[in-house]
Amino acid sequence: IDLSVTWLGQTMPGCLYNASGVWCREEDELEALHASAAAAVITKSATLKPRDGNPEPRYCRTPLGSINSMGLPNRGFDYYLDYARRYRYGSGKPLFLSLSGLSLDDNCAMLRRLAEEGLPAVPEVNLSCPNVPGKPQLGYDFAATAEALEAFDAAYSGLYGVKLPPYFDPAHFAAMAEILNRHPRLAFVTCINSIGNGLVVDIDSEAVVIKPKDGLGGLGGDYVLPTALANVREFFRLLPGKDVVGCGGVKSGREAFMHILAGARAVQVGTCLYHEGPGAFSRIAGELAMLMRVKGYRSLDAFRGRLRTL
Ligand SMILES: O=C(O)c1[nH]c(=O)[nH]c(=O)c1Cl
Repeated sequence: IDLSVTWLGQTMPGCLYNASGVWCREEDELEALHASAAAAVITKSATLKPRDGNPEPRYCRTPLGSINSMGLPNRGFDYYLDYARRYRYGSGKPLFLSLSGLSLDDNCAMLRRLAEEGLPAVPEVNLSCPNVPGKPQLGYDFAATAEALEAFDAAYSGLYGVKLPPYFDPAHFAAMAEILNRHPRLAFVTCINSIGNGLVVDIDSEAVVIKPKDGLGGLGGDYVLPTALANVREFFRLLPGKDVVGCGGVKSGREAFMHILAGARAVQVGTCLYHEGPGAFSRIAGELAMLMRVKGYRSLDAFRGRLRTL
């Protein structure tokens, strides 16, 4: 059973890696991911300068997943760039740098700095952080997204990707696809980020469970799987020649299989990784391989994007 994935001009040894933000803020976490069965590593979304993020409690596990309003706590771009300088690319595991500047200028400054370094690290620009008070998700503003992608193309001459928020309307899928398809070096989209601004209520305390934004936060886990799959399948159809990375609700080989069936080139794990740790990758990969064996598939190419309609 071959779980390898060939994309971005390289072949990685498997199809699973972390969702940005989970187990990837500190160097020791990143090293644990690299040492695990994760097939790639992506860093916590970086802002130009280090950030403490939102007041705690800002993360809460629930029976069906998680809610978070971290607020972009991170060590700052230079920390992750330094890690990228020392990363062992020879492992065959790609390194992605997630960039989430607080302004278009910041995103372009980080992209220009990365371009100057000439490192193999691939940028994934985050268009979808839902948790910085006063900063709406860029991905929900089509004009701003169009302008940003023009600026990214000017700032960075290599291949890059974007992390998209979930969309919920065919008109929005179409509008975004029309914008994304203008950019040949935009090689992949990662669908989806958390479903923004959910509210979890604790009936014992009769209170919300996180402090920022009076309890509003991004949802992950089981809550988001159908929405994640819809976004993967729609953008797989609408973005010919681009890759779609699936993210959302993956906690076993079953959901990984669903994402690939929907068209995902590779699959990210967030909430499940937060709680299980990097051991999740070997478990999920084993479950996926077993599922493929039972079904008679020897590689991901044998079923990627083959979701049947009725
Ligand atoms: O609050 C966060 O740090 C955060 N949380 C999310 O669920 N998605 C994001 O992209 C970010 Cl940047």
